[in-house]
Amino acid sequence: MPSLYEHAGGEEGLHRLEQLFYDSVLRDPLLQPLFGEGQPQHVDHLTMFTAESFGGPDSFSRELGFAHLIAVHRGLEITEEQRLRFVELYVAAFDAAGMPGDAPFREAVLEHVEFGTQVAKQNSHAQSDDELHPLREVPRWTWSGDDD
Ligand code: HEM
Repeated sequence: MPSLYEHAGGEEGLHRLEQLFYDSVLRDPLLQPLFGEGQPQHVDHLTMFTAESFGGPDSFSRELGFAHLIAVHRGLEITEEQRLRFVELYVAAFDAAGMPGDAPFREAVLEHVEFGTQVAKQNSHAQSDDELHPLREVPRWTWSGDDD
């Protein structure tokens, strides 16, 4: 069975997905204020993160590092409403990008973004390092396909 990375269409598939997702975030009245006019590197960085977490190349950890990811979310004070909208738009982007619709893949993707948004939300409210989520590296996500 392929990794999540391969199943999602590798680098090309994930970049297409993240571009559609980021475009929808910047159009969203609840999320856009957090992102402003957008960052030119955001889609590339999000693609690198997702690729690594899905079992692809580890360029996010090598070139950016997890500490950078913690730093960019600190102070954002993400609300639960914003977190849920982020999840909703992310799932919608999988449909828009024509990603595979099989249940094991979609379940893994949903768990991944649920977890990731909880981590980002907690870190966005941390007043001290003690209040950060304990995660310190890009999680390597597995799915039922890895067992076959
Ligand atoms: C699965 C969860 C998440 C992941 C993997 C993720 C990943 C990232 C990445 C890779 C960046 C780019 C950092 C850079 O500039 O190098 C970033 C920035 C940012 N994220 Fe997240 N994030 C997540 C959740 C969230 C949530 C829930 C929000 C708000 C609702 C959020 C808001 C932002 C903002 C405002 C920035 C900085 C501006 C920008 O780069 O456009 N993130 N995030």
